[in-house]
Amino acid sequence: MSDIILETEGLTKEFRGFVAVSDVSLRVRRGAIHGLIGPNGAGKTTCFNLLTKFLQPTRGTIRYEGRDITGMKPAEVARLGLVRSFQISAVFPRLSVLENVRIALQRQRGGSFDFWRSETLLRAYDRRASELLEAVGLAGYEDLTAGELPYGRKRALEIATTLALDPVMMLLDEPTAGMAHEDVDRIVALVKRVAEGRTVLLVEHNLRVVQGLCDTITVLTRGRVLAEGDYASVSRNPEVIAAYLGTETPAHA
Ligand SMILES: Nc1ncnc2c1ncn2[C@@H]1O[C@H](COP(=O)(O)OP(=O)(O)OP(=O)(O)O)[C@@H](O)[C@H]1O
Repeated sequence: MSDIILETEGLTKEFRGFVAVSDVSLRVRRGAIHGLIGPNGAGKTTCFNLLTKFLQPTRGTIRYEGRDITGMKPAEVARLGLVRSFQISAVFPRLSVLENVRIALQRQRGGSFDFWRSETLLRAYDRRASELLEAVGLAGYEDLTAGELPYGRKRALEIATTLALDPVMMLLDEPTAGMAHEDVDRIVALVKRVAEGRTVLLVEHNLRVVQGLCDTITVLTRGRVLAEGDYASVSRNPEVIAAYLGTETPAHA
């Protein structure tokens, strides 16, 4: 098994002549938590959408587990274990927390109606759903409707529904966006926990989060890779500091 789980070569996305992602070659190590950061408009979201196949690249290739996935559809790559949080796992606000996870588990099995028929299967889903809720710190919230959850807990539920798909590699798009401090710390701890035994790539604005979580960080600016390395090295890089001036200085974030 190769040490590199996801690899892009010359990944490029143009929108009517505007180059949003330019010649990005990315290598994500198996088992790592890899951060993709950069100032506003750097191309992070576009890159993320290319990796999860929500956008088709103009040029370049994406290989996952040694396989060329460039031409695949989002559902196909999800089946291979490359799963984007919130991709298939939209939270249903009127259903209970437990039901949300149960539905995600049911989808993972590909069954649609079987669980209505089999008590045994239903109990198995409930058991697994409880384990997942426990894992994301939502034990005790099972019977609330998802819509009633505070924002930070809702993001935790989204992570639980993603975990229900048993991803090999998880892609998280700004998991702490819009959160209060206490929630941020909780999500950081959660991402660390769910990263055990899998690979995580996350797009993140909050540099404190990246510092606390990521083994490797790729910094994008204007669609290109500006720097790559651990937090200590990228945060000292003068080009990175210059790119962040006027927004945030990584070393002091
Ligand atoms: N569908 C699109 N059509 C045209 N331009 C686009 C489209 N999507 C993104 N862009 C442009 O591509 C550039 C990169 O955008 P992207 O959203 O990937 O950056 P980002 O790093 O995620 O930014 P932010 O941190 O602000 O979310 C921006 O200039 C944006 O305006």
